[in-house]
Amino acid sequence: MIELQNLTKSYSGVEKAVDTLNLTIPDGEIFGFLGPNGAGKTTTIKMITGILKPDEGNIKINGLDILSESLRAKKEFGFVPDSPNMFLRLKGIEYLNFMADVYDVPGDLRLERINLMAKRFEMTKALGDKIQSYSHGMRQKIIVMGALIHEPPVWILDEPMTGLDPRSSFVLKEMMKEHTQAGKTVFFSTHVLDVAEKICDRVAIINKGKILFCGKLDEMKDHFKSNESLEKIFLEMTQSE
Ligand SMILES: Nc1ncnc2c1ncn2[C@@H]1O[C@H](COP(=O)(O)OP(=O)(O)OP(=O)(O)O)[C@@H](O)[C@H]1O
Repeated sequence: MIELQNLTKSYSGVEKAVDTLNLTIPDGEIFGFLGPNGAGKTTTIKMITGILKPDEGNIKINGLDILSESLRAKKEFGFVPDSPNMFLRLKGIEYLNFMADVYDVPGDLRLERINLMAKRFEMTKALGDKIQSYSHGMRQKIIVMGALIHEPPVWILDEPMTGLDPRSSFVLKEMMKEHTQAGKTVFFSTHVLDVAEKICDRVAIINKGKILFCGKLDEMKDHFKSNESLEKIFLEMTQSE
């Protein structure tokens, strides 16, 4: 479960990148965080994961405050950032072992998890190669595997589908569904509205730091008295010029 209360952040002190944001994402839910470029999605995600400190507001992950109980709170989630270009000099397997060390995953368990995820993502052969030799999609997959190596109850994914081929994207979506069916939480940002429409239990649309809508897709259609696709409603809501 993720709880965000009155979350506010500005970079320059003038315009608010995130403005008094309130959201609760309960267990068992795939939650899509949608918004145009510069809406405030990554800023929100950086605050949830403890990378950025909010100017105001509170963040709890499974009841643990990200600022005052940060170590315990950080063990509760796995995070996939918006760019997978990290740890390029490590081999895939070295990166996964590093992440498993960080999260104290015992040897036999890590091996089992690495083998399973590598098989699902068709990464087994690539694990012995350096990450800098990987394609964008392969880098994305190794970062996802590293983020999930400790089987965190809460997944926080910033644009996770970017660069993934259709099969890998399908696998990740299946993994997200399995995770929430087991009563856990998935929070992800995306520009891919078709994906959001297909797999999210609820979505929030953010623009200029403020939530414009939060709810189920059916509720959105009722709210806007529209039978249009999510794409059409999204474009109308976020049109600014
Ligand atoms: N490091 C920074 N310094 C100053 N301003 C920033 C910084 N990072 C983001 N911003 C500003 O904060 C606002 C929100 O940006 P943010 O990256 O959170 O948006 P986003 O919804 O993730 O966008 P995108 O979909 O393009 O990734 C934008 O106006 C952006 O220019």
